[in-house]
Amino acid sequence: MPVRGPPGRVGVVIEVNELTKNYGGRTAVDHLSFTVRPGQVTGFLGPNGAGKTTTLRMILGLDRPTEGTATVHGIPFHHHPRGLRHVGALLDAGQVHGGRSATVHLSALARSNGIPLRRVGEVLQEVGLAEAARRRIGGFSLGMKQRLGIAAALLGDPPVLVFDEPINGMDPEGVLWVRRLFRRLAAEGRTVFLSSHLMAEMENTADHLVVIGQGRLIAAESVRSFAARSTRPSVLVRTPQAAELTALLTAAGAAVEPEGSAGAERLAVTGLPADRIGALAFEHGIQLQELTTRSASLEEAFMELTADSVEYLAGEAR
Ligand SMILES: Nc1ncnc2c1ncn2[C@@H]1O[C@H](COP(=O)(O)OP(=O)(O)OP(=O)(O)O)[C@@H](O)[C@H]1O
Repeated sequence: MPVRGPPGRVGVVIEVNELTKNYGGRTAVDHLSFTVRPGQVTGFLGPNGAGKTTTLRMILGLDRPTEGTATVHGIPFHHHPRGLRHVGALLDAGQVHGGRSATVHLSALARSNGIPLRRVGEVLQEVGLAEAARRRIGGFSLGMKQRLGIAAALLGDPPVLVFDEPINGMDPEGVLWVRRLFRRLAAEGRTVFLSSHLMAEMENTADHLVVIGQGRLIAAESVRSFAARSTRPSVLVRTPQAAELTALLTAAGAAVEPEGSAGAERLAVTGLPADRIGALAFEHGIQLQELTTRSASLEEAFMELTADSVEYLAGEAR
C-alpha cells in the first residue's frame, strides 16, 4: 500500500536547515543542512559523539535548536497533530518501564495516541515478540528491547520512521531481520531514517547516506558514490612468488601489503591498476593465481572522511 504524508517540499520529507545546537560552550550540531526522501532507507552516520542523537532529538521536537530549523513534511514535528501516526521513532530502547509487559506498554502508547488496540498484537507479531508479549520488559535482552522499540515506532503505521542505533545489541539473526524490515518499509514508500556509528551496518541496509563529524556535514549522497570516494582502491593478487612480485611492484611505485596468515601469499596492492600488475608479472615470468580489483569498502571511505573529526574528539580526552 503506498504511504502518503502531508505535502512539504516536493520529494522531501525531513528537512534540516542550518541546524545548530550548543550545550554551554560546546557545539554538538553545527549549521547542519540535509534532506531525507521517501521510498528509500537513509543512513545517518558519524563517529561516536558526532551529534546524531542530538540532531534526531531536534527533528522529533524533543530538543530545541539553538539556531536553524528541522521540519517533517514542511512543519516542525512538535506542531504536528498526528503524533505517532505521523512519525514513529525509536531513540533509546532502554527507556521503558521494566515492570510492565510489552502488551501493557504498547497498549498505553496506543491509547494515548488514538491508535486502535488491535495494532498492539499486530506489531508484536511483526517484530517477533508475540511469545514474549506478557513477560516483564525488565527481563528482556537489549535486542528484545530494540524489537519492542521498533514495535512502538510501527504502532501508528506512520509514513515516517526514525531510529537511533536500532541494530545495537541485536544478534546476527536480528540484524538480518531488521535490515529486511527497513527495506520493506522503504519499498512501501515510507521515509526510513536510521543512525549508526558503524559503517558496515549501513552497507547492506541503506540506499542513501548522510555522514556527519563534529556536528558538521561530511557527505550526503548515495551509498555507491560515497564508497567510490575512497582514494585507496586496491588490487588483490595471489601468487606463489610473493617475494619476487613484492619487490617488482614496489620498484614500480606500488605499496604492497601481505594479507591473511603468513605463507598465504595474498598481496593487497595499491597505487597500480590490475592490468599493469598483470603485465609486469607476465614480463617477469611470475605466475598469478588471482588478480582482483577491490572496490573500496564503505568502511574505508568512512574512515578516511571522518578521520579528522575522530582525532579531534580523541584529542579532547573525552
Ligand atoms: N544534554 C547534553 N548536555 C551537554 N552535552 C551534550 C548533551 N547531549 C549531547 N551532548 C554532547 O553533544 C555531542 C554530540 O552528542 P550526540 O549524543 O548527539 O552524538 P552521537 O553522534 O549520537 O554519538 P553516539 O554515537 O555516541 O550516541 C557530544 O559531545 C555530547 O557529549
